Amino acid sequence: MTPFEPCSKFVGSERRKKSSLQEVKVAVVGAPGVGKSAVTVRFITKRYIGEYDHQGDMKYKHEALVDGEPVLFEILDTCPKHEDDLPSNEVLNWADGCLLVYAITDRISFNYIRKVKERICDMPVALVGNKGDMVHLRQVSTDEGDILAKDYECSFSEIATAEQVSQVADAFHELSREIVQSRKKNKQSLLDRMLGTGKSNAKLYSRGKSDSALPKDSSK
Ligand SMILES: Nc1nc2c(ncn2[C@@H]2O[C@H](COP(=O)(O)OP(=O)(O)OP(=O)(O)O)[C@@H](O)[C@H]2O)c(=O)[nH]1
Repeated sequence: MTPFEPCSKFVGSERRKKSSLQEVKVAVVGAPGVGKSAVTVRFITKRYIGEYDHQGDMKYKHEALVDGEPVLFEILDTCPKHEDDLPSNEVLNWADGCLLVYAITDRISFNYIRKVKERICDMPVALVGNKGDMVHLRQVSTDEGDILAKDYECSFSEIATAEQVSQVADAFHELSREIVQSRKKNKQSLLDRMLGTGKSNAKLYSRGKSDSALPKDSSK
């Protein structure tokens, strides 16, 4: 297998129950040239590929342990043709979450993230400022990244894919945690709605009881 092939690496027992495996679909999104492919390949292979030539979106599978639990990442490395080329609905509908990548050396790529985020309100995201090794060419401050992440209520890190391995993995891992968490929340609220055990239903229920179903107080 070369680093350029979609790959699947399995850890742990092959006899492991399939149901124990969390699957997360991650779209790596950002303006042209911010290092989306470098980030993706770094996470999957731990290697840094300086020049990565591809003409379209690339999909990969990669299994990793997150907090000791196996997670199967399906990763879509998107390939916008220019700065106005935002991810399609097809990509956004496919993804469970987006890794939003900009380069700290490129103000336009930071603005690109804002435009993307306008289109994805409810989806878990993680914000990453890449090319952290190029501080002498910095155009976006760490504070600006921090503020944007607070606004999006998401994780944020500045990374240098060219030099780091674990920080890149951390960003994917954090996003997977958010996805699993939001999946659990959605499942719970669906269950609540079906069973009538949600907060609003509980209120309705107790009001109903006091009106009619509760036994009358015989002492009155
Ligand atoms: N200095 C530095 N260069 C980086 C880093 N990450 C990526 N690059 C360089 O940035 C350029 C673009 O990287 P790619 O991974 O092709 O970027 P991309 O976002 O996938 O680009 P498109 O597919 O064209 O949208 C390459 O020359 C990389 O070597 C980094 O952390 N530091």
